[in-house]
Amino acid sequence: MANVEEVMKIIIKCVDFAAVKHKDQRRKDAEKTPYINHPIGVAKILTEEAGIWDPVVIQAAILHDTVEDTDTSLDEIESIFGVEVRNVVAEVTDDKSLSKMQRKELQVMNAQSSSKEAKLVKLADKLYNLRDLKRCTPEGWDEVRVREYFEWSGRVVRKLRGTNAAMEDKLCEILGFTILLE
Ligand SMILES: Nc1nc2c(ncn2[C@@H]2O[C@H](COP(=O)(O)OP(=O)(O)O)[C@@H](OP(=O)(O)OP(=O)(O)O)[C@H]2O)c(=O)[nH]1
Repeated sequence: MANVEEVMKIIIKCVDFAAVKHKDQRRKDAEKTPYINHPIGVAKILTEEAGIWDPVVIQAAILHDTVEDTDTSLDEIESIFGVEVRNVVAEVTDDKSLSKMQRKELQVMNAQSSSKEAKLVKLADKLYNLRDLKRCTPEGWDEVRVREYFEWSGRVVRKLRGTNAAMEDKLCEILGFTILLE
């Protein structure tokens, strides 16, 4: 991608697209935070904390839940944002026709062989969600569900090691383990 203007334009287009797609969705916290805060926050972790400036990664982060959680198709993503963004979004999209257990296991199984771009989005997504879980417990979640989310995230994050030290260090701190020693 050539210049600042083009990058700015496509990133704003992405935020606008995701905001429209997620407009009726809320997070599961008691405050019912607008869902769009999550993909924007994931992109912010990548730029501010992980030092990632690849426009494809940032676009995929902003769009990462549009196919999984809204009526967006991968073809729609490709037609507007290109095939590279489509491919990363596809990699981070769970198949909602599968059971929750199958989806969770597939994330663990597929993490290591993902592209570098998808690994970056996955790390930032987990970091955001784990911080959110520490901030407040989603409505209807008990202690067991929170603990299981932490344990499962740990299994995914271990498979993503060697991708980005800054995010991995912060994830280790939250998860309470040292990735390199395990
Ligand atoms: N911590 C937290 N999570 C919330 C909140 N609101 C929505 N979520 C979403 O809930 C998902 C985690 O809940 P689970 O019970 O594990 O999964 P499920 O939604 O598929 O049933 C994450 O989805 P995901 O983006 O698909 O990520 P992933 O965990 O499947 O990778 C997360 O983004 C909230 O207030 N706090």
